[in-house]
Amino acid sequence: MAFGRVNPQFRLEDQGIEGLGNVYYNLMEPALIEAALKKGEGSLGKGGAFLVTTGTFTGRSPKDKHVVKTDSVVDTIWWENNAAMSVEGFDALYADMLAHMKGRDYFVQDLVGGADPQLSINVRMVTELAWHGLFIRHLLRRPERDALNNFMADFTVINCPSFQADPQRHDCRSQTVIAMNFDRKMILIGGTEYAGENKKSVFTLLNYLLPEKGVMPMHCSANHADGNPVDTAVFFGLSGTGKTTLSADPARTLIGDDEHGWSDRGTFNFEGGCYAKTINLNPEAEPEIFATTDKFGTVIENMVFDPETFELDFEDDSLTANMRCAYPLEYISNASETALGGHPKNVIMLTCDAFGVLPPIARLTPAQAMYHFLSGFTSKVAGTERGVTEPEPTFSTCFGAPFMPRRPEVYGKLLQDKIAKHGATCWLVNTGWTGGAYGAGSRMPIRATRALLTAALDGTLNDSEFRKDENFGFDVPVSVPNVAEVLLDPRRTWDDPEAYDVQAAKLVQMFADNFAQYLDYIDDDVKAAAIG
Ligand SMILES: Nc1ncnc2c1ncn2[C@@H]1O[C@H](COP(=O)(O)OP(=O)(O)O)[C@@H](O)[C@H]1O
Ligand SMILES: C=C(OP(=O)(O)O)C(=O)O
Ligand SMILES: [Mn+2]
Repeated sequence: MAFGRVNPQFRLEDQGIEGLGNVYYNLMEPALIEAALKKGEGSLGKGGAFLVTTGTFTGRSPKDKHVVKTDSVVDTIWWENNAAMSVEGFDALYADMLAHMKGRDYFVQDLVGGADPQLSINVRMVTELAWHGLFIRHLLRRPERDALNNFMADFTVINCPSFQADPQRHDCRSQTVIAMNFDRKMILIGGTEYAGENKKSVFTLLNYLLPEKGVMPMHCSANHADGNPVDTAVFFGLSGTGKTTLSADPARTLIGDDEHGWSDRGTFNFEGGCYAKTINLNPEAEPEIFATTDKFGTVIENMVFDPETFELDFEDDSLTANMRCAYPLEYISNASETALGGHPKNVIMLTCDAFGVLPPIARLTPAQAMYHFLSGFTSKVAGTERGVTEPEPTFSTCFGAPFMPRRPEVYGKLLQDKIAKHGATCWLVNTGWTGGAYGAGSRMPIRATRALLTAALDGTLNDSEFRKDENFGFDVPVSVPNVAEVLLDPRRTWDDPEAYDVQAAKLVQMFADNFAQYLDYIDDDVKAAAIG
């Protein structure tokens, strides 16, 4: 049986997907919650939030993500970074998944990726879990109801957590699989309930498609000055560096928290919702995000709560440190209605340095910005990827290597040209450790990071006095309003400044070793900005 609203010319049967149990097309939030409750997928929390746990997988599985090696992409995919799957493996996977799906109920959401209608793609999400339907409905962009009657998908994603892949037969690594096929215009996900795979697979897709249109796809959040989209800022950063936290700024309009494009017309969000970390979420430091946690339909993933009062425990990370909430953009009080911004006036690169070496803010020349963009230094924080239990230094190019199907220079060149053309000012912001490395020092106070960003974005920081950093060559401000001066010079925050020098020298060497791989691909000015 089919329920809900769908283009009568574009049912699952029209795509060759047949023999399912009930199919629920484009249910809205209340109906999705009702279905999820009936299926015992979770429980209703305060204010009508929906509480779920995801079992074994509470973070992404980047090593299980595959691109199918078809002729059309064989020369354009960066295979060193993207695990290949054979065409035969994919065909077997698809056939087996369809067989597994027979007789089971599925939820279909017809959605859009990209707030700029000239650059958007239509995505059909087919999910086994009703709450995954709710999640992706929050995260992607929801078409007008009437537009659903003639919706056609550019890409289809099938997410079937109860399906277990067979590495031999399906040419994959484990029972968990994310397989992207650009010829079949399909993504298959199996063996994981972590909701983040849904949104990040659409992101990966756009990261492949948009460069061909001259658009720079970015793993970044974005906001603009209230009433003034010309004053747009983007915040690049790998998971855990503060994209979501810092873009939700009471003084600025939120465009989006994770994935954006930069076209000739400016910036646009790929998504229509946010996915925030809730560990130690504090109503004073992050009031807008905190306020979403008891709103109707907000998906609360892997949080411990009191079974009687449904009070959430923001400190209890016993299920995972990567506990999350997912909500539509409009749940943030000062979110943009269009999800569009101007050309970024400021480009911020967030890093979470667990060595406690990098200063809390530095101004970068365009060449230094390119150097840091290609380097993508940060520390992976606990939980977002399987197996990461404490901060682990990493170089994740473009601040999002797991989501980049093409070679880093493709994205680097696009960004370099756009920064030059629009004269953006670039900054490196360390939201990681101060007063020592992880274990000795402490995480940078959110208050301080926000004050630094305020000064950078309102232009006052540009006029202040800078020192040139001996180790990294960038400009570091000497004093900033509302920030303790000592914080600006990490060496002074360490009990033992000589230990700082040792750690800094090690980090410089790590940068140099990592960057060797890009030397053949970059301009001389970027080479001149290289560290070490
Ligand atoms: N100085 C800081 N800046 C930003 N986030 C911080 C800072 N100190 C601690 N945090 C915490 O770090 C986490 C940042 O995560 P998030 O904003 O979700 O990152 P991303 O969106 O880049 O994955 C949040 O849990 C936030 O509360
Ligand atoms: C959803 C994710 O993104 P982020 O942590 O960057 O918000 C993720 O990495 O799983
Ligand atoms: Mn985020």
